[in-house]
Amino acid sequence: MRARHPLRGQCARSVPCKDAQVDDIRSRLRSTFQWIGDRTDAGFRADVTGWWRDATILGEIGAGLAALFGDADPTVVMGTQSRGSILGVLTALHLGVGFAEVRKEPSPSADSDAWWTTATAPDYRDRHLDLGLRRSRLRSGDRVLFVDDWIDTGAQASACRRLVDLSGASWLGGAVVVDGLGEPALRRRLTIRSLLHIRDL
Ligand SMILES: O=P(O)(O)OC[C@H]1O[C@H](OP(=O)(O)OP(=O)(O)O)[C@H](O)[C@@H]1O
Repeated sequence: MRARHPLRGQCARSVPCKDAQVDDIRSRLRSTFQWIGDRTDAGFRADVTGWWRDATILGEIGAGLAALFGDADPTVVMGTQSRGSILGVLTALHLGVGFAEVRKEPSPSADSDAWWTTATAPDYRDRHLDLGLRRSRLRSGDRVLFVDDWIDTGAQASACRRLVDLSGASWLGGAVVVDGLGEPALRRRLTIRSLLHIRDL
């Protein structure tokens, strides 16, 4: 078993996160979330900044996301900038593993700066983003847990899976806070598990 990380939260891997703790995290996530604007407005959007302002959520969200894949034993957590990086680092800290950062529109600085890159299908804002990961951040034997705050079209998560496939590492699945996927097939294909469904908000 991997050595216990000194900064792990209460729900360390060796002490599985209890259902009651996950229920408490879910309740806090709901109460600190807000929708901005009117549902009929073009500017209607989700505001998750209340999550970052809640010290209890910051302390426990990594454990809650890790608990979704409690039996998977990841060797690394992957996330996209920016919110996927915040949550990914918190999850990695809990698990006692490292974090592989996926950048949007990466710009390698030299020939020696080798990246895996792929373009997304249209995402929730209809963007085709280039996503990139420094090749040295994943090894072929890695077992990768993807983490994000939200999944909508699944375009960014699907692109991240392609980056994992390019590296030769293994994709375990995606632990997300909110599942807003419209396509159930994608949930199965990417092995997406969530703390909340969009209808909970
Ligand atoms: O399922 P999809 O349609 O691909 O969309 C989901 C992604 O979009 C959001 O990130 P965004 O690009 O808005 O960046 P942010 O994390 O900086 O808010 C969210 O954090 C996911 O990463």
